[in-house]
Amino acid sequence: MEIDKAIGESDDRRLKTKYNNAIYVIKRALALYSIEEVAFSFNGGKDSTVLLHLLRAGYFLHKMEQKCSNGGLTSFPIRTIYFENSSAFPEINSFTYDTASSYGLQLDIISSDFKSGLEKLLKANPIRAIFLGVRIGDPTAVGQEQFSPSSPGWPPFMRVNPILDWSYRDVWAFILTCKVQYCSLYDQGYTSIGSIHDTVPNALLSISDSGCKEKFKPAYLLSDGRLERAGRAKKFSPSITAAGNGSGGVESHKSSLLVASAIAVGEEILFGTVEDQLGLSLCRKIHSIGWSVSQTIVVRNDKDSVAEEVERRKSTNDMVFIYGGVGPLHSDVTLAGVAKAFGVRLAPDEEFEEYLRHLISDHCTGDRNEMALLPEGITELLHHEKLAVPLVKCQNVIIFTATNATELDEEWDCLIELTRSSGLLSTMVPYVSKHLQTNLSDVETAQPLSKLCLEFPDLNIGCYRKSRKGPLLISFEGKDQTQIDSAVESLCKKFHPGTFSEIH
Ligand SMILES: Cc1cc2nc3c(=O)[nH]c(=O)nc-3n(C[C@H](O)[C@H](O)[C@H](O)COP(=O)(O)O)c2cc1C
Ligand SMILES: Nc1ncnc2c1ncn2[C@@H]1O[C@H](COP(=O)(O)OP(=O)(O)OP(=O)(O)O)[C@@H](O)[C@H]1O
Ligand SMILES: [Mg+2]
Repeated sequence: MEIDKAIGESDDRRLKTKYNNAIYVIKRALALYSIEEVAFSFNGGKDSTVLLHLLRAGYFLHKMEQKCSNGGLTSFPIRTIYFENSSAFPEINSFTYDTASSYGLQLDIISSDFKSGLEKLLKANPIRAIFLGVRIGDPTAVGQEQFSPSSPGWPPFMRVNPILDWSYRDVWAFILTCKVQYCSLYDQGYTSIGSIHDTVPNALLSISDSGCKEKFKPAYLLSDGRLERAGRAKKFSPSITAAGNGSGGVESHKSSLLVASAIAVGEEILFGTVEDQLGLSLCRKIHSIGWSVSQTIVVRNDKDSVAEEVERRKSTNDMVFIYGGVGPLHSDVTLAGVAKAFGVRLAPDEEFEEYLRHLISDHCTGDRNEMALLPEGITELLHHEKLAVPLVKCQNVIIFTATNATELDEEWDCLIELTRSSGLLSTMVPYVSKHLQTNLSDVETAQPLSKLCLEFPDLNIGCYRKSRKGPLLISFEGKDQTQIDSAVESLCKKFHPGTFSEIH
């Protein structure tokens, strides 16, 4: 079998391991289910192309072990299903049909949606397990294992994901090593293919050409596999709403006011041993891009406390920033807390591991670098050349590793730079403010100020004192200078001239 031979002859040890693991999963599935009880979900994409060849190899090896092979694979009897869709790329359709005929696949073309198509299929056939080319990092992989029962509400079958732990790089290493054919779109800069309505070539592969038509490098040249979905423009838009919690964003979008909260993880702050300078600095930074800060929270170095806060904040804020508790120490529970908040586990991330290896060489604990464990399926690494380690983003939660305000400055600047083009942290209309002071008492100002708040509901009108005996400070904050000026004027008119003075 050429595939098994090509991998055997390759000196890519990592690919060999991935291959062997995938073949093991396929062989176990073929031992558990009869050939009539399994199906292969094939759609001509790169992942399912890899899976096709793995299945052929796995089926062949399974037969060999049963000692009933004649030495060559003449047929591939696993039922293959393709959900045809009018918005699929014609190149995908033709590649699927051509591949099916080249490899003698028994192709079932299903024209309805996934769920009802599967319902019908399972009614008419004894299928109990379906092979899928789902990989960690795919939005649909969250919470899945190599063997995962279908979700509640779906017809009952086992989802078998032999390449779940394969990276983008592994997929291309396999395709190129085994020299198998793949859909032509991947040579035109497409790195992940959805429908014609939501997929464009990946801009990271664009070749700037002063001439006319934009050109793209082939998919296998994308160096950062995490960005394979950068071309899934609409559906996987990196806008804040998509980055959010999946519940369609928060109310604040309507008034184009974006809201963030900051969570500090650190018992030392709660003990009063250390002052939380990062919180102050972060609030200023968030404010400086026109966002509003809804809460700053300090929690103990305890996984459940972190998870509880993250879970609460991620659904009511556009973005949650978290700092402290990141590293290899027993108290470094932030990533575990974030993973728990999203209901996923921590899993080794080879790319992150690579960065850490550069940083700490081989001084990791145990046989795996535990610092390289990241929330599975929801993590995106944000690289910047100025940062030794990329920033970690889990949907709408960003984790800073900074331990002081200077480090935070650097991470923040990189984050803003990195997200400028995606609109992830889009700069909103900036806040403007005016500050007044007065020697009036709180009692004298209370009622007029309450009325003023009703008159100007879009403004934040805040009062505070630096000392009980000192002046009362009143701040007017908002996004419209004329409103602020009117509010100040309206307040001043209620008292004798000279009662308030502006502080700059
Ligand atoms: C064979 C097959 C089985 C699926 N099983 C499930 C399932 O059990 N639960 C689920 O939520 N989605 C299931 N899906 C849907 C996928 O998770 C996902 O929504 C689908 O691949 C759409 O991806 P797209 O939006 O990128 O096209 C299944 C899809 C296929 C093709
Ligand atoms: N229309 C479809 N028909 C059959 N199977 C499908 C279809 N869409 C998705 N699948 C299954 O879901 C898997 C994951 O889909 P996904 O789009 O992530 O991968 P892919 O299409 O193989 O590669 P790419 O990420 O490059 O688009 C596929 O490998 C395939 O098993
Ligand atoms: Mg696809």
